[in-house]
Amino acid sequence: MRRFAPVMHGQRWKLAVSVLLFFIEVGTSVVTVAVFADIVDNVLVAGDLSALWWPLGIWAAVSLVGAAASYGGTVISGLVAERTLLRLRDRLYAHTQQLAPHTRRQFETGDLIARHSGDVDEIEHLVSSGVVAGTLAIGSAVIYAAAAFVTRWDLALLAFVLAPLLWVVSRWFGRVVKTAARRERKANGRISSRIQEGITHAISIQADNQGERDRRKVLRESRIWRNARVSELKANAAFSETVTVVEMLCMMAVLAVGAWQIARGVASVGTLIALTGYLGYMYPHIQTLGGLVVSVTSATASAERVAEVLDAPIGITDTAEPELSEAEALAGSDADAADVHPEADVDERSAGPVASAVFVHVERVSFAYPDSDRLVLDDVDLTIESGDFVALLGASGSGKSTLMYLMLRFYDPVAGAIRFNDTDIRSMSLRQLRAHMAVLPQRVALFNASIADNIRYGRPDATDEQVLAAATAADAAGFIGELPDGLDTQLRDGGANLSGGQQQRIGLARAFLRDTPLLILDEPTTGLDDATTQRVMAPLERLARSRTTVLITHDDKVAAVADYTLTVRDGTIRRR
Ligand SMILES: Nc1ncnc2c1ncn2[C@@H]1O[C@H](COP(=O)(O)OP(=O)(O)OP(=O)(O)O)[C@@H](O)[C@H]1O
Repeated sequence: MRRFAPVMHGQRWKLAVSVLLFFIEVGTSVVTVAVFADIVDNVLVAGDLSALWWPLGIWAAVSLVGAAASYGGTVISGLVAERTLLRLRDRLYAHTQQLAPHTRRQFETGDLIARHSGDVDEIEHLVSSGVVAGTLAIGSAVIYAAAAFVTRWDLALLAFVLAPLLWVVSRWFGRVVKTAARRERKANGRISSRIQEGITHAISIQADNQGERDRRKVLRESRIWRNARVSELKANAAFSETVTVVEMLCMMAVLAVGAWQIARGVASVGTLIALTGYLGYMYPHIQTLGGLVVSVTSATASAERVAEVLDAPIGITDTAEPELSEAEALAGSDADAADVHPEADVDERSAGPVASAVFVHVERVSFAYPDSDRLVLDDVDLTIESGDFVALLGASGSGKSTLMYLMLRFYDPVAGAIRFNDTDIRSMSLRQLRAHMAVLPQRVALFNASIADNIRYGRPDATDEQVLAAATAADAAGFIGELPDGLDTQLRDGGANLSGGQQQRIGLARAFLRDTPLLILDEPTTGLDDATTQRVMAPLERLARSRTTVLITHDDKVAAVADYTLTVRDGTIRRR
């Protein structure tokens, strides 16, 4: 709870108000029990009906106040919990998206999704149950205990004897549930991963006749999950029953001693009714408290998994937007702004000046990945002049993509510098640097949106005419026009309803529209047949010729369209 407290920044006074409202409700039920005891002694036992109306009126008024206070407390504490969750979800997603590529790969995709969904949901228990229900249960138990004590201290003491035992029992069950919850959360993450993997590779799994094995893999994880859930369920049920039995024993002891005292004439029926009433109100709170120890302990298993992601180091962030400490990051309230304007387009913000032409100077650059000592690039020195169309060739694993990562500043070199027009790219903000570049990757990232929105992805303010012009330039307008909804056709599942060549041409249209002075093409024709490659190459060349372009490829024929070739080998890059 201490760990996630910063996300509750600015919410504490609301929590205090909700707790106060709940206490008002507790106060009203104390009054109603006292009123009822009064009715028993002065109306029922004395047989005086005229004394009934005044207490009944108080009872009704107090109950209404209690109901209103309880409603207010529930709504306010619910709002606080949901807002806290909203902020946490936003922070977690922002952090995940900034993870350095090598750190990101430490988490399986499905597991990461599970941490963002189920695990974040569980943390709600820490906020709503942990803070509000915890304070309320302790406070209410104390108030009812005090009322019981004032009513009849000797009988009340009898009822309190077993309270410490309940605490010990709940701690023990808490530990059992936490172990099970950890297993359950991990299994849940692995199930998500297996399912994500299975759905993504469904065709290969079926084609390789591995359907049964794949299904058994998911089933194995599901069984681990089920066993953990059953352990949790058994522990929770055993805890609840233990508490009920202990409470019953206390109540029976109080009733027996109370009946004996009434028979001896030292206590009234009304007093015993009031006392059992207070105890009847108090025990559920003690039970809740014990249950909270168990459920909050179980929620910490999820909290640990979320904290693990938040603790993972992020990649390079903007110098203009310095990295926030986690407390600051969690405390920020921009998630609330996003809540109000979910479509608020941050890309509209100015990236700073963007040069109309770029020459690249890679100056004695050496680089090793953070989790490795091996230099992937070793003292590389090269210049790509403005307007050059360069092919970057090299064996698989030689370091071509690594050079692209360095230009995009996913990493910084361990030695040397990369300059755009003599400016060290480290002195530019990431937003400004990346505004100079368009990247066409091997597999174009297509989103579940219309074709038009996919084309304008890198430039959300582009008009329909500009989108159409870009589609035409990329030789995509023809096939788009044949689709029933044209540019408004919705792409589903990463563009699965388009062929590889069509996807690539949408990527090209996106690059045309972005119209940046530097273009990086990462094996844009991989997986395409000769005819389709030709179809893609023509618009690609048009795009490449009007700016500085680096074309990463394995294919000599594709490389031949470039002005010249750079070859990456053994950590060095040579012009050919
Ligand atoms: N996160 C990482 N940590 C450690 N080493 C890495 C990491 N990513 C890549 N490498 C290593 O760096 C080297 C260069 O990788 P890179 O992806 O740049 O090669 P590439 O030339 O683009 O290969 P391909 O043509 O197959 O895409 C490889 O030997 C690879 O194993």
